[in-house]
Amino acid sequence: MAAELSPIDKAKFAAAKRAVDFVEDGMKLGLGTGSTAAFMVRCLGERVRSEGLRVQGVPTSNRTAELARQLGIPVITLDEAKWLDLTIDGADEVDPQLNLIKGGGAALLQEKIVATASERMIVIADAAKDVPQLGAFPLPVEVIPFGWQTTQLLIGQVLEGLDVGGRETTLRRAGDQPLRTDENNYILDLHLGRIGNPRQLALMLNQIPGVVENGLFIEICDTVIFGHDDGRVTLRDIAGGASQEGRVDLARADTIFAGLGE
Ligand SMILES: O=C[C@H](O)[C@H](O)[C@H](O)COP(=O)(O)O
Repeated sequence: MAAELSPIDKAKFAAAKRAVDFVEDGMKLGLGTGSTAAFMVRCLGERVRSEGLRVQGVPTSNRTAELARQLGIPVITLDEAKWLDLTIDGADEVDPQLNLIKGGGAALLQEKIVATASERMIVIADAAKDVPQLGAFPLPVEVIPFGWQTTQLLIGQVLEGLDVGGRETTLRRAGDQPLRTDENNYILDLHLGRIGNPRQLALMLNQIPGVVENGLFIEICDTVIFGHDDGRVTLRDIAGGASQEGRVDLARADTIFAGLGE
């Protein structure tokens, strides 16, 4: 018997379930990383099993690749796919222009490459991630381990001249060691509080030698689906003006999790 989902997981499930409705037979898909994206991969796996949906997925992390394989979703590399129809991924914050902070799960590098190679990016998130301005969530920056402390100083210098709320940067750790990304790099988290000009910051960070990529996704997301814990979903599209409302049957969550034997 499946355990009841927590309110936040119901919100994540609702967004994920709605997003998977956009998947069509034959699509090449970017599969995001994180707890919300994991719900999406499970919902996709259910469609593959129950409808015989034929898709190929490019995972954005080792853990998403493992989950997709377990669920019977065919996995290919981005080099094999080259271009994707749709990427569905989570985010840590979404602003009114659908700019994002990503990388809370340290997967921002592959996520940005995959999303950029996609015709469309749909972001799925619980409604608490809908923010008027980016920056309360610490901005992840992936850096090369060689000389990382010098890179950190250079990031500090760049931040001096910018419109941000704070300037502290910290090395992300896993226990007593620096956390390693799937590419074996480090993550510096920038505690900015408020980012006045996300585009300028994203460009300037990527000018610094040692910075591989930053977690600001500017004009990459096309559609965002916010989920609520009562099953309501709100869709916001970069092209369309007004948001659309809908509802997801939360009872389906039990079917999916029972089907997985969880
Ligand atoms: O590196 C991780 C990703 O950018 C995630 O998509 C992001 O951190 C959101 O994760 P979650 O859905 O677990 O909140």
